[in-house]
Amino acid sequence: MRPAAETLVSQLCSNAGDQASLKGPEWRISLWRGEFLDPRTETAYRQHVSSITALQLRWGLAVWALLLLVFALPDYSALGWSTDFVLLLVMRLAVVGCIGLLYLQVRRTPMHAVNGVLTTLVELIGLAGFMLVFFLRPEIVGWTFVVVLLMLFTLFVAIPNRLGMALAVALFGAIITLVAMHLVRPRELLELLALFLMLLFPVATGWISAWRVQVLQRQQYALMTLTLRSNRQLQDEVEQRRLLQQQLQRQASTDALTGLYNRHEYERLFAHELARSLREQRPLSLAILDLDHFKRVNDTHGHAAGDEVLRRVARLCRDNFRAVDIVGRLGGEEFVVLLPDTSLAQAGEVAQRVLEQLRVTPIEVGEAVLQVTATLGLTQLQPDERQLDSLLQRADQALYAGKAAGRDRVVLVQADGSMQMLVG
Ligand SMILES: Nc1nc2c(ncn2[C@@H]2O[C@H](COP(=O)(O)OP(=O)(O)OP(=O)(O)O)[C@@H](O)[C@H]2O)c(=O)[nH]1
Repeated sequence: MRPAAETLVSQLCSNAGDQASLKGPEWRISLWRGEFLDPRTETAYRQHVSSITALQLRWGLAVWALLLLVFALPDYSALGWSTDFVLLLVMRLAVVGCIGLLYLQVRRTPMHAVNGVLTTLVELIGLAGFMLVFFLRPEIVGWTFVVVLLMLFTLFVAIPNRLGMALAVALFGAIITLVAMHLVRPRELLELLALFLMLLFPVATGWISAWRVQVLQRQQYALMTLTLRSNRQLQDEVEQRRLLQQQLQRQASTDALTGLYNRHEYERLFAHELARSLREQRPLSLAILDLDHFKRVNDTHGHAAGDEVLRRVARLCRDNFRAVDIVGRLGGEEFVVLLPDTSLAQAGEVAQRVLEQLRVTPIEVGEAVLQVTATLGLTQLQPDERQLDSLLQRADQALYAGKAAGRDRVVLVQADGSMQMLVG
């Protein structure tokens, strides 16, 4: 079955999966019409090819109309200005008129070209009208017969049409040609049979040629559609993988509860900033923020409420430290912040601003509205320091001093251990 089409498709298919899917019910093709058996697939295909088919049909119609008009000249030279000539001319003009109307319809609605009904109608009118030539110019019956043979073949090839309809029109043309020739001059049965076989020849070759083209075009369409579908699937998969990878990266680098950097990630970022600060001899400060009496929140409102407070404070830190500052969760209710290009005094101002923001931001947890405060210990990198551990230790000492002194404050600690308390 359709070996040429299948060979082409198997050449085009790069893997067995494609070939298998092309054999699905969606893509099955009628053996004699050369169209998809599935009406939805056929409609989609016709829509896909409607504009190019309409263009081809318009060209075909234009050539047909031109030939009809041009052949009026030999009519005139043979018949002169006679009733027979006028009759033939009227027939030619009527058919040209029908062709013109079809041309306009197809230009307005390209789907008429693939639908084929109007085309078939005009072809029937054209063929029937052409039979007049047999009666009015019996002296060239042989030539007229040859022209009919060409027309029958052309029905399939030159004018894109639906195969079933083209076959019906061609058979109709073959039969009325026989009838007309018999009426012009009665013929023996054998002669009629021979003429009929001759008429069937262009019908059969035209049908086979058009069928092969139709099947090939549809197979290619099926292949293209499958390729587009698998491309889309592939794109979706790539997008899903990208999102998954992003999610995994986020999970690997952030703290699940607060969304702040986890220890592994902030240590990596801190190391990078430390190296940059030493290389460029820029100031670098570090802060530890610890919520005050957080245990009470848990004890009074429950652990879930405590979690919510941690999330809100984390967001507040993200919003109120600068974009260049690196905020991480040190553990429990403690956060650590690295402030690049920032002296201790500047870091103190930023920290105070954050504390102030915390004071004026009530945190709603269920029915309760909580007022949370925090204590911050801050220190600055010294020119001879190569590790952040000593900074963390100093900031921690400052933090504990702040807690001991009454909490809700910023404590700055110098390298020599001297401290300065900033109370809001
Ligand atoms: N809800 C919640 N609580 C946590 C989490 N991590 C630590 N905690 C709690 O945080 C509380 C910390 O308590 P403490 O170390 O005594 O500190 P504090 O109550 O804030 O008191 P000060 O720091 O001295 O002001 C403990 O009750 C921990 O259980 C967490 O992820 N979620």
